[in-house]
Amino acid sequence: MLEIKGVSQSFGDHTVLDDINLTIRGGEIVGLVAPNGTGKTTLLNIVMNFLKPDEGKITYKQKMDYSSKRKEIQMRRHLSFLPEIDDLYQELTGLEHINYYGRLWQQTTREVEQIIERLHMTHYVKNPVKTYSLGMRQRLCFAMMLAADTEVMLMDEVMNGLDPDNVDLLTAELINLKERGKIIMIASHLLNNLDLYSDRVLFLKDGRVVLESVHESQECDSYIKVTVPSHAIEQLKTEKPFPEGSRYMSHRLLCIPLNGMQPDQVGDWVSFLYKKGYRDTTIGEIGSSEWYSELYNNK
Ligand SMILES: Nc1ncnc2c1ncn2[C@@H]1O[C@H](COP(=O)(O)OP(=O)(O)OP(=O)(O)O)[C@@H](O)[C@H]1O
Repeated sequence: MLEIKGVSQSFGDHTVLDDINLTIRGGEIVGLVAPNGTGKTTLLNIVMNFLKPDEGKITYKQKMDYSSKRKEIQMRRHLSFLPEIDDLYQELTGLEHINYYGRLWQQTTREVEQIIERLHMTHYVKNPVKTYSLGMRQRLCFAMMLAADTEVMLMDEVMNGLDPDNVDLLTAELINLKERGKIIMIASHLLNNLDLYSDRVLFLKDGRVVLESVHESQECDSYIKVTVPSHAIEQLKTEKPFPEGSRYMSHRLLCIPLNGMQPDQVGDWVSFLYKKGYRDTTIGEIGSSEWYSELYNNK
């Protein structure tokens, strides 16, 4: 269990993080979402102890923290951060990088060959990094993290520069890591992708977590979702009152909760909306991109 307890951080008079509290259990992926410059990287840097927070602390398995050099060394065995593309060594090969990370954390390079195959890197991994494209470098960074195989993994923009096939490839790897019990935090702007593997997505604003959207399948709320212009909402409501828990979101999305609805009632709603000319009905949870528009657009 990784715990972030009362973490606050300011730069000058700019409060970037304000009393952040978060507990993440094994087998959980937590997504961090916010516009540029809102504190996602700062939080990940504090979890790694690259930055000492003004207030608060990080603990792992309740007994490990960064309170002394000795404890920090112990803690570092369990945490790793997705390497940055800019930190790769141009003259070294991908294989040398992956082997280095494997040895550093696991004292072995046993799994390296499988990682290279799974990430489709065989044809380039023995060439120097200076010959790699952006997507090839990004896959290398991810492969290094897989070789480190730590219990806690932190990633900032893990899908950076990847084409759709490689996004799918890394998405499957992340789900696999989750099934193996890893604790994972990911800051990302690829919101639909984040919803595919995150158990929870946290939205930061003014230094605080303003929304936690839960994706664990049994607990999440599903809605009938349809785009309706604001001038038509009151008329619709008069004709068919919206059930409790309905939301009209900032980007004209009407969300009617399915909670407790019988199948024919769902059908009635869809056909009512269809007859009124609203034909883009979908059923599902409110996704991260929809929450993003609600929380940040024009606000
Ligand atoms: N060392 C620093 N000194 C001064 N200000 C900093 C420092 N590090 C970060 N900041 C400021 O803190 C704020 C949050 O930065 P951070 O990098 O955490 O944002 P982010 O949410 O990760 O952004 P992005 O989506 O662009 O990666 C920004 O306003 C940034 O300028």
